[in-house]
Amino acid sequence: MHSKKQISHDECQETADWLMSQTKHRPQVAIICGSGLGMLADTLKCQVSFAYSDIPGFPQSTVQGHAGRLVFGELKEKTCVCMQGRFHMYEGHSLSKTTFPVRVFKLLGVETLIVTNAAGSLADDLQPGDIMIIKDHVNFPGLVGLNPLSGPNNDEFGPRFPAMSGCYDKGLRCLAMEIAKQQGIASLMQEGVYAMVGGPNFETIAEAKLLYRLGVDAVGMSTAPEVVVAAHCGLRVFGLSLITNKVVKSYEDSDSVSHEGVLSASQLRSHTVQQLVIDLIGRMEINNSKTTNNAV
Ligand SMILES: O=P(O)(O)O[C@@H]1C[C@H](O)[C@@H](CO)O1
Ligand code: HPA
Repeated sequence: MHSKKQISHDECQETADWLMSQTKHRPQVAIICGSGLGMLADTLKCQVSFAYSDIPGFPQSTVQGHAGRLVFGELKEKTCVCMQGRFHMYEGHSLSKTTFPVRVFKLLGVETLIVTNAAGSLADDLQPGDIMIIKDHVNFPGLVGLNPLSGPNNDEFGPRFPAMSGCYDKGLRCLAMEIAKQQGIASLMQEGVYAMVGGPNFETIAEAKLLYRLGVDAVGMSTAPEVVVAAHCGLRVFGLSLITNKVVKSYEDSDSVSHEGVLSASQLRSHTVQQLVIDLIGRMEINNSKTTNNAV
């Protein structure tokens, strides 16, 4: 199922070319929305949107809370493209497919990737409703060889052995914290380490204890492959985890987690996440000069 066949540069280019033939938007920033966080796309101005099923080469979203639409538009004078729905390894997509949109974004001229996700907290001081700025990640599937970069290296995108230290941009992390202070939401926010597990089941108590002892702050089932591929092709990355639940890590605790609970918790804070991301996009500097006019 997790075939090592890489999607070629040409296939990514075909999708990018198709999108560029359908819209005049030339995005500088791409946003991948986590579970229940897709409303951010609705705030884009001059929208042009595509159902994933209409985009050549795109996989389909199968998870509730992931609408399956790619939305182009303007936000705070930056041109953006927003994935309303991401692809997860547990849906049965190869990791190459899961991360395919990131390479398409690169070919569209995107400079900065913003990833958001819903996650369970392990850290004692992270509560449901808190927002964690991702400082670093532990890519558990990657550690055992389930890596989107496995297979022949695609030199047109990046090097065989990319460094991952510093893959979450420090400048953007500091800027996000500054904005959070100005918005009066700093008490909800802290930096932390996100761990990706394969899913789709939530963690056993023994697994939760293991993650806790390893120093993981929040756990989820996405993001790391996208960030690895983004770092490989030189995109600047910023990531946020919205904490939707506390991971059960005691046999005495009768709480239980569900996807419905994750979605309702993320909807409660989606507006706050949205405002933070909007202001971050407004304040971030973009080095490439591609902008769009007369968007279709
Ligand atoms: O796409 P994200 O990582 O936000 O989705 C999380 C992880 C699982 O897909 C799902 C569990 O409720 O939400
Ligand atoms: O507790 C969790 N575990 C894994 N993934 C998640 N996504 C939201 N909450 C969780």
